[in-house]
Amino acid sequence: MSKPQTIAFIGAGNMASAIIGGMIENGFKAENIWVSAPDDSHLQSLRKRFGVSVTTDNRHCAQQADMIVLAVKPQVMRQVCQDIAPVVQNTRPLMVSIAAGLECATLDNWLGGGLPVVRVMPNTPSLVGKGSAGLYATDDVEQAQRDAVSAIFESIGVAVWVEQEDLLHAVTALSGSGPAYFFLMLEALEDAAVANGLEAATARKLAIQTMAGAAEMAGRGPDEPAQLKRNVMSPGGTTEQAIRTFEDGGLRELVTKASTAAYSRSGEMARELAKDDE
Ligand SMILES: NC(=O)C1=CN([C@@H]2O[C@H](COP(=O)(O)OP(=O)(O)OC[C@H]3O[C@@H](n4cnc5c(N)ncnc54)[C@H](O)[C@@H]3O)[C@@H](O)[C@H]2O)C=CC1
Ligand SMILES: O=C(O)[C@@H]1CCC=N1
Repeated sequence: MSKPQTIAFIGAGNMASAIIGGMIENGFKAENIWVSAPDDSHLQSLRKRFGVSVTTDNRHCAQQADMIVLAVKPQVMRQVCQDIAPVVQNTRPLMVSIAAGLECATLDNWLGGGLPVVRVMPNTPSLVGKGSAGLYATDDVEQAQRDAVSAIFESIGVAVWVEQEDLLHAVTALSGSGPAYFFLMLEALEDAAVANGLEAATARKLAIQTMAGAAEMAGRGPDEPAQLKRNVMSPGGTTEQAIRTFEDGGLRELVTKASTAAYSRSGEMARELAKDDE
């Protein structure tokens, strides 16, 4: 693949914007990126922000591409795939789906069969170059195509390949949905600090920096999170009280329950969408 690849995004919502924004910030050329969606306001906003080419015609968008990123909601994916199937059966690009739950076999069937398919579970911090993505490729995907997908998702964060498709449910429950868990924590910490008398803006600034600082320390290692936590807990001090309150209140069990709910929903979506395929 010596010439720069043309990448087409079908769908122009939160995730497509996050990935495209991250790509442009990290050196991908806008002239090699096409985007389609029925919603012209989404398209115009992407065109203005990033300079990418846009169209409301999915087939026209698909026609341009060596790689097509399917970035629509799982529920509209069937219609989108069946619409572009005649084009992609002719041009045979690499198909990349970021939809939660939707399995490669189902997608491939909707696309007419026999195409190389990669599934990616990204997340919204891709927009700021701090994304986390789990990736899975079918046997039809060549190494150069895997490398091309890795290049995109590594340019906007961390990209990890899994060898079994089912593991993407676990990735979804961890990093796909995960940003929302941390935003919830941020909201709760800010509210608590305001109740303790801080200005909201001050509380938010401190809470965000605390979260970012803790993540940076955990990422750099070598200490385990448990040790890093102990380092903050002076015997008889304040942190001990807070951590005991979290543990006694069942925070770990609640986190397991919440993650399992996301994991189960991902599997359920895969089964529902596969049934839709019958
Ligand atoms: N939002 C997130 O944090 C994550 C989302 N995902 C997956 O990404 C996919 C997109 O999600 P979001 O970006 O959040 O959704 P969104 O609702 O923000 O964007 C969906 C986009 O699809 C477009 N669209 C609707 N019907 C279409 C059609 N027939 N043809 C072309 N485009 C069409 C809409 O105009 C919109 O631009 C979903 O499959 C979701 O499972 C994956 C990981 C994280
Ligand atoms: O909530 C969802 O279904 C999507 C997948 C992961 C994040 N958002």
